[in-house]
Amino acid sequence: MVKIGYLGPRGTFTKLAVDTAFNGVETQSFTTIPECIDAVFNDQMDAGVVPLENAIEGTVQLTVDYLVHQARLPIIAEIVVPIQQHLLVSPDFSGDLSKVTNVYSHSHAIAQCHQFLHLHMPDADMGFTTSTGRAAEIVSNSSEDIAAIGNSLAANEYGLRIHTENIHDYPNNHTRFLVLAKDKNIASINHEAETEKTSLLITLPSDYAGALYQVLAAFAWRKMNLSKIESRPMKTGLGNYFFIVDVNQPFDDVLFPGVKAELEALGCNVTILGTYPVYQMDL
Ligand SMILES: O=C(O)C(=O)C[C@]1(C(=O)O)C=C[C@@H](O)C=C1
Repeated sequence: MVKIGYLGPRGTFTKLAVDTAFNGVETQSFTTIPECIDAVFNDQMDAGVVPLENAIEGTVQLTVDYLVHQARLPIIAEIVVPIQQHLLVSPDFSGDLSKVTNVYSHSHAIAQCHQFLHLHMPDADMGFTTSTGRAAEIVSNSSEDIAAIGNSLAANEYGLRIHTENIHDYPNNHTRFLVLAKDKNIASINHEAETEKTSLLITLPSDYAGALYQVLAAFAWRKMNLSKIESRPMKTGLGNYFFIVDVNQPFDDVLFPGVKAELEALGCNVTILGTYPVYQMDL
């Protein structure tokens, strides 16, 4: 059976994404994003699922950085999942929110609920955990007046009560998850793909006027539609960046080799991180 690693433990959004996307696979949880990616890199797992970007809080930088700097694995699919953040408490908790001394969650989940926390729990201390599932686990093991931010799966898995539903600050909340695997055909997703994308990693030769403009022009005159461009530090010194560019079309034998050759002629380095289907899930 195909083995899929995910950011765990039980009750994370990543597990929800895995359960929605795959049937008949063996799953294994990993405590951190790097551990999950390493498990695929070292062939312990056939594929790994990790969060990449949230509609409210943006990119999960640990995922991008680890993938680029530590363990280059092909992206074989993207899964987009609706995200509903709830405030979870122990079933014994009574009283109002002002009694809660600490709120635990993944930094991305806390960031999606800043306004709620600011308005309703200004005095509570925040505890950052490796995932929302881990936060729910901490609350389930404690007799203190503490809370977690997480989903309804976590409430079920850890026997918690949903104190307040939908505490994320903006509606239409979604997270993009990446499926990483060495073999593109390792696991099939039982849904219709919405679209196909290609992600490129581009480094510029040096800082000169119009460098990024020239890079973007190579896509523009070929009428290739970009859905995202993100810059991250190269970690080699201030001012050195790489770019991740998502193109809204699958890899082909004409346009992409053309872009690559044009960018390389400018002195850029171009790596294809993956060309993959995008699946939009309803929970
Ligand atoms: O902690 C989880 O439940 C995760 O799956 C991680 C994660 C993230 O890193 O963005 C995934 C989705 C939500 O946006 C919040 C947290």
